[in-house]
Amino acid sequence: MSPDPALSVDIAVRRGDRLIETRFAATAGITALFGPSGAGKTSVLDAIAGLVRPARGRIALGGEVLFDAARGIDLAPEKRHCGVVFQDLRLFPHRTVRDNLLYGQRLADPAAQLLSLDEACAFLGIGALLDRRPRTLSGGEAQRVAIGRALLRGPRLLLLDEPLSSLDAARREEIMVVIERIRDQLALPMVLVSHRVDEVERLASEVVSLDVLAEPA
Ligand SMILES: Nc1ncnc2c1ncn2[C@@H]1O[C@H](COP(=O)(O)OP(=O)(O)OP(=O)(O)O)[C@@H](O)[C@H]1O
Repeated sequence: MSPDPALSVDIAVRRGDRLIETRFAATAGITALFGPSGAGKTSVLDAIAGLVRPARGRIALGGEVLFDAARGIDLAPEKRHCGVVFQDLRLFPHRTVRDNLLYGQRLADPAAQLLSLDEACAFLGIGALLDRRPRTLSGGEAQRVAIGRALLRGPRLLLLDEPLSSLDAARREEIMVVIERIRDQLALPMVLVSHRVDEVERLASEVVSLDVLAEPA
């Protein structure tokens, strides 16, 4: 019998008058959700994370059903073991970098921890930033802190929403290297939202294309 895919998704998500439908299975490595603005990439990511409830379908992670409309299963976000890096990062502005990171760690099941705080700081090169507040960080630094918070959550899957879109070329390269190291050294499956072909070609082993359909379903 073949092993369960890391992630299997077969859902329809209603957003306003749009119905966003997608079906894919992801194994190890990086799966890119690719498509133009408004295609529904963030909506699909939010549905996997449990932040948006699909109108129908099923989502399973490592053999565990996270959502199944027909069977009435809808696990709360904190039970899904997903680390999320939002497009706007959502770091707590009044907390230090250390406290932002510890927030992720406090949510983690100790048995599922991938990294300690010290290991995450070394892995991401953020040890010198621990006493700073998010508003004092550069875009690339803030992105690394947001990734650190998600990794300290001890996730089985990392969801990254356009992690490179607001960065200049040098910072993009830096974060791409971080993402490659998470893929290769931590062997953590990831779903990455992107609308850029060059990012997807470099990082992803599987590409799920989403398009804006002319007619609402
Ligand atoms: N809360 C909401 N209520 C109604 N419609 C929404 C809501 N959120 C998103 N939408 C609509 O759903 C569609 C998909 O949005 P979504 O943000 O998932 O797309 P996207 O592919 O991530 O776009 P972008 O690349 O611009 O972030 C869009 O038409 C958007 O206007």
